[in-house]
Formats: sequence, structure tokens, C-alpha cells
Amino acid sequence: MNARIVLLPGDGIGPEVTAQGRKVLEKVAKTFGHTFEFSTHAIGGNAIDDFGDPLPEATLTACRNSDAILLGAVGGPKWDDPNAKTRPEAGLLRIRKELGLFANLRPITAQECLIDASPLKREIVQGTDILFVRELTGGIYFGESGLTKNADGSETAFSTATYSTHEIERVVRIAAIAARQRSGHLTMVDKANVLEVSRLWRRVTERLIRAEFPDLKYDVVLVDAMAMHLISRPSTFDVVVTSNLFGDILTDEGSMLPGSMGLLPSASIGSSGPGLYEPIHGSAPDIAGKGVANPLATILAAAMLLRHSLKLESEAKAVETAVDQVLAQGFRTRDIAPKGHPSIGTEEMGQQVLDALKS
Ligand SMILES: NC(=O)c1ccc[n+]([C@@H]2O[C@H](COP(=O)([O-])OP(=O)(O)OC[C@H]3O[C@@H](n4cnc5c(N)ncnc54)[C@H](O)[C@@H]3O)[C@@H](O)[C@H]2O)c1
Ligand SMILES: CC(C)[C@H](C(=O)O)[C@@H](O)C(=O)O
Ligand SMILES: [Mg+2]
Repeated sequence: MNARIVLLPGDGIGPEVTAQGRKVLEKVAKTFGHTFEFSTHAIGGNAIDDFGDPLPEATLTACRNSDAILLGAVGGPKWDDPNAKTRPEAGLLRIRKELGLFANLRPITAQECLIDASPLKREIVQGTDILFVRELTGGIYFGESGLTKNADGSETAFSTATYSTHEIERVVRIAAIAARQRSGHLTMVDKANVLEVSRLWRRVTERLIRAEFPDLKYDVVLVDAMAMHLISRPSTFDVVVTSNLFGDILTDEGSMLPGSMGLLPSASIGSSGPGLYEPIHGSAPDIAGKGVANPLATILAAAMLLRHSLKLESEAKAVETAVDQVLAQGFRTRDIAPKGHPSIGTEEMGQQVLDALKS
């Protein structure tokens, strides 16, 4: 097949890890006889520096005209000034919103050979296979917000969480369909004991599941308790659906199950148009430019791109199998290397995956 893929390397370790993702996609094209046309565009802090805008028009147009997008990460201390007019993160939020990417799929699995890299006990982590479905274009990230100066010179700020029935239904439906294709268990995470917006999530979700997915095992967990259950009994969850902010926080916590942020990919999808694929981690300023970042999250995001946007299931599987094989052979970047175990750099890890990739 022919596909146009937009690369948005971004900031910090973003360019380092997307370079490996691109190489893997190029090898997939060569091995399986496809033509992937790549174009690279600016987003985030570097786009603010070069164009005064974290999401320049040319980037958005290229994304709209593509079949899929692979993004690295945005942000960094250089653009962290709280008084700045705009921030790198605003570019990422805007592209998600503009492209209607309301569902963010974040799989968390603990591969056997990595269990000892987890800071948690083996018997807890073993068997973990969760798909988080995070709502991505609503909630407190996009609600009304503001800042006022008080008479005494102090300030008051507010950020509101807003969700409509429609926004809840469409993301829950994606999660429920995924649960049906997996183990048939869906968990909804909210804070319905306190928040009105969560009570709407609860009513809408329960009604939808009863009407359209009565075959699923369905339960609800409050978000504070979920933070605990996620690391005390992770293997009891299958698909977890939740709002934007809760999903952001819980999945960073969940990355400690396999052992590193550098392992978790994500797919942001809407009802039509290109999907956006990215690691869940950020620009990691503490290790940027050192060549030590783990590229596997981005490579696994490239596999999700093949599966969801290009409908190339065998190719996606081939990439995932290559990653499994490299890990099983004992290759480790620094973030997942046990004490005393030799580690390899970003490029070498990418090369190992290329070498292991077979049709
Ligand atoms: N999607 C995105 O673009 C995205 C996501 C999260 C954070 N951010 C931004 O990134 C910047 C830094 O944020 P942060 O430090 O809180 O989070 P971060 O995810 O960048 O880093 C957290 C920790 O995880 C480590 N880490 C992350 N990715 C890794 C990888 N691939 N290999 C090895 N180690 C890895 C880092 O070294 C760091 O110690 C901020 O500006 C933030 O807004 C962007
Ligand atoms: C950088 C930030 C805007 C982003 C988010 O909060 O969605 C990030 O943390 C993520 O998880 O993709
Ligand atoms: Mg996050």
C-alpha cells in the first residue's frame, strides 16, 4: 500500500526516539512491499522558536492530509516560563482537538522478561495486560479557565471540567468494543462521590453498557482507589476507560508495571481521519541529547500506527514480535537495565529491532 506518514519529532528526546520509529517503518515498507512517504514538521518548543507558534499552520495542514502521524514529545525547561504567551504543550493539545482525536489507547502489558525491571514485586506485576482508554479532547484540559486579580493583589485561578453525554458515549463505546475483543471486562474510573461531571460519566456509561454491551463484565472504581489498585492488583483489570486528566495520571503510574515510561506507546484516534501515535512519555530533558532514551515506546507506537491507521495487522505484529525478541535476548536501555546489567543506547536498540524484524 501507499501511505503518507507525518513525523513530528518535537523536543528533547522526541527527535532521538522518532528517528528509530521512522527506521522501523522504513524497514516494514521494504520487507512487506509498501511505499511510505514521510514528511517531517515542527511542533512544540522548537516550533515556538522557529515560527512563534507551537502548532504552525503548515504542520496542521500536513497532518490533515496524511494517513497517520508519529509524534515524539514536546516541552522542556526552555519554554517553562509561567508568563510565556504560549507553551509547547498547547500545540499538542491543539492538534488532538483539531483532528478530533477523542480516544487515547494506552496499552500496559508486563512482558515476562521485563518483570524484574519493575519496581513492584514479580507476583503483583505478573499477568498484567491492561488497555487504558483515556478521553482526550474534553474535560478539565479544555474547559473554561481563567485568572483574576483580587483587590489585595493576590490572584484566583480556575479550570473547569466539562463533559457532554455525547463526548462520554463515544469514548466509552470505543472502550467497550475493545473489551469485547479482549477479556470482556470494562472498568470505568471516576470521582462520582464528589464531582458532578463524574456523576454524568457514571449515568451515561451505565446506561450505554446496559443497552449496547450487556455481555460485558462492567464495574466502576473511584480514581483515588484506582491509584492504589493499579499497583496492588493490576492483573485484575482488562479495559479501563476514564476522563482526560485521570487517564493522564494513571497511565504514568501504570508505566511502572512494565518498569519504564520508555516502554508505553499510545494511539490517539477519532471517528475518521489520520490517527496520532506517540509514546506516553515526555521530552525527558534530564536525558535529552545523551543517546540513552529508550526508543521502544515510539517503536511500539509505530506498530499501533500500522494496526489502527493503515490496517496492516501482520506488519504491526511483526514489529511487536521483533521488540519482544530483542528484550528476550537481554538487550536493555539504561531505564530497564537491572543493576550491573550492561545497557545499550537509543540507536543500538533501534538497530536491534531492525535486525529482528522479519515478515
Ligand atoms: N506527549 C508529550 O509530548 C509529553 C508527555 C509528557 C510530558 N511532556 C513534557 O515533557 C517535559 C518533561 O516532562 P517530565 O519530565 O515530567 O516527564 P517525562 O516523561 O519527559 O520524563 C519523566 C521521567 O521518565 C524518564 N523517561 C521518559 N521517557 C523516557 C525514555 N524514552 N527512556 C528513558 N527514560 C525516559 C525521564 O528521563 C524522566 O526521568 C515537560 O515539558 C512536559 O510537559 C510531553
Ligand atoms: C504534555 C501533556 C499536554 C500531555 C497530556 O497531559 O496529555 C502528556 O502528559 C501526555 O500524556 O500525552
Ligand atoms: Mg502524560
